[in-house]
Amino acid sequence: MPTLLPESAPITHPAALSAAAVLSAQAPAAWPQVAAYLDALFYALDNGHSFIYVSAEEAENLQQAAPIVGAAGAFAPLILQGKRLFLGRLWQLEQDIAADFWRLANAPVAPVDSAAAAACLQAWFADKDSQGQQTAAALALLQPLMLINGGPGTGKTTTVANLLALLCQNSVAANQGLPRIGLAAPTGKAAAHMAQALQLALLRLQGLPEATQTHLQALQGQTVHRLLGLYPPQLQSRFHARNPLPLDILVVDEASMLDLSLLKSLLHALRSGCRLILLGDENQLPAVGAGDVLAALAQLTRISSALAAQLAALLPQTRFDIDDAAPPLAANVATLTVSRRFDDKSGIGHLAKAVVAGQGEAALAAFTDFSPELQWMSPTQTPWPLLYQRQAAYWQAVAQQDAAAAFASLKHIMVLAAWRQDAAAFNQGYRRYLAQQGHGSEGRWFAGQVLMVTQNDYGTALYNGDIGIVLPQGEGLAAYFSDGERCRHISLSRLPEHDTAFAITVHKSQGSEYDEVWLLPPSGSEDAAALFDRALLYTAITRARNHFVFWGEPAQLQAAIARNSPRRSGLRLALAHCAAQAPSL
Ligand SMILES: Nc1ncnc2c1ncn2[C@@H]1O[C@H](COP(=O)(O)OP(=O)(O)OP(=O)(O)O)[C@@H](O)[C@H]1O
Repeated sequence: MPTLLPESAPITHPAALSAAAVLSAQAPAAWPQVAAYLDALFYALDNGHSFIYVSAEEAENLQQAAPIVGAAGAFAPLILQGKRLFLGRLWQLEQDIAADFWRLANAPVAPVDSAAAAACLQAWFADKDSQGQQTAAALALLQPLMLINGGPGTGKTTTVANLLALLCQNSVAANQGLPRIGLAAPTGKAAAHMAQALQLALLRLQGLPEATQTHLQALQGQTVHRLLGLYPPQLQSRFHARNPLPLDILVVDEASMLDLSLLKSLLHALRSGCRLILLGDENQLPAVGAGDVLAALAQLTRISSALAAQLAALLPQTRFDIDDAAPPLAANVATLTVSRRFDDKSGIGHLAKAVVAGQGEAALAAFTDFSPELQWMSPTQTPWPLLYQRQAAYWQAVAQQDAAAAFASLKHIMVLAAWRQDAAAFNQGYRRYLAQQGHGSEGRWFAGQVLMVTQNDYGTALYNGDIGIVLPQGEGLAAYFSDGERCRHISLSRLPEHDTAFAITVHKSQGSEYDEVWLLPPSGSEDAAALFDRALLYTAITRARNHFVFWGEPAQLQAAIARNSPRRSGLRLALAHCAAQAPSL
């Protein structure tokens, strides 16, 4: 129930209500000065922000609100830093993350055999379009922390495959054996996708010693949770500063999906000297939880004169602009811009670019210029018959009880919804239509039903986001799951929480790609529409390989492009603080 506090609006957020009860009792004198901000702070946190802005006058008043409000570095429930007001816990999280990034970035790395590395860099990134990848790999060879940032198909995985091969060669040549390498991603799907793409990229490398190829081909992807041994109910990491991960190199894909808590656990578990390579696309949706780690790290690459001298030995033909006063970690990022998937003739590429640039008119024009690759579907149009027709191969595989073929056909088309309730409504409607076509007119499950697991279940080794297909098994039905290579089935009674998933949310689609994507904008309240923004739209569009259909009005598309609300994060500030504290590092 809302609590009415003196001279402030009622507090409605459940966490703010609990905090209010404690703070008002423990610091009654200071409480009236902060009461008005608590709700805003917790609602901001729900939207992924680490702090709220206050005016200069408010900041002055809040400075008098000790012990509830403290300055940066104080141990207080709220931290005021200039005009930024943080929940103390969030402020500390970002400080810890910045300190760990700084520690990892400044650890010494094994020297590189420049001549051997230069020869590989030249041979493996031979064409003009690979120059950005080549620079990224060279920077990652010389530095222990690297973010390789770029849109779909820009070669992040290819760059990492070549880089890992180079690091292996370098380590073997220095008589240090093959390095211990970990591959992880926030979701199981993304981790499996990275491992597969990496294996393909490695196969293209000519002349790699067999031992190195075998070592790298054996790498498997896993979730960050599993890597850290974070199991419920405590979710305490098995690996941490005193028991670090036994790794020399860690690659983390889809880094945009890491929230602050998970990132902190991950960084804490890395010993100084372990190389960390983050892969991600800064334009994609940030994590579901608080934070936007890629926005904090992604920036223009800037190289000091000392680093440029080292680079010259690896890339003698390349000239770099030198900046000895660059912001922290500006040399630890490379942004790849040449997409091999979406070239100049690609409508999806044009549309994605227009969305990122906030160009609504150009986005609409792309639908005309690149039809039928890009298509509108009127929201009044009934989609079921068309979807059913598009899924013909899928339903044929289901009829033949061929699980592998059914999983392969699922990649042909996927319906994405901005919000979960829209996905649920779509699934219900499609289910009714399927019943008319003779699929599952009764019962909870039916052959061909697509499922998405919505909970981690360690007993069945099924994880939030895993996709299953219900198929006949013996006399009844079972749920099949694929790890990309093999299919396994489990009985329906053992299934953890799940939803029907002919349509899924854009959030859940991260890390996956489909030949054709249909996007449903939010159908409900203005609040829902307000959260349909540029990052969500971009993420949905770039899940499509060949065909994108917007099942809504042009005005909805334009409104989403105009909505760009980056998350407020103190991570850059915290990094600047680390750099200022240790200028000589
Ligand atoms: N330097 C290169 N030379 C030849 N082909 C390349 C090169 N870089 C990338 N490619 C090809 O482009 C495609 C996309 O590359 P890759 O998978 O490395 O990109 P990505 O950025 O990791 O994509 P995603 O974000 O979708 O995972 C692949 O088919 C890959 O073989």
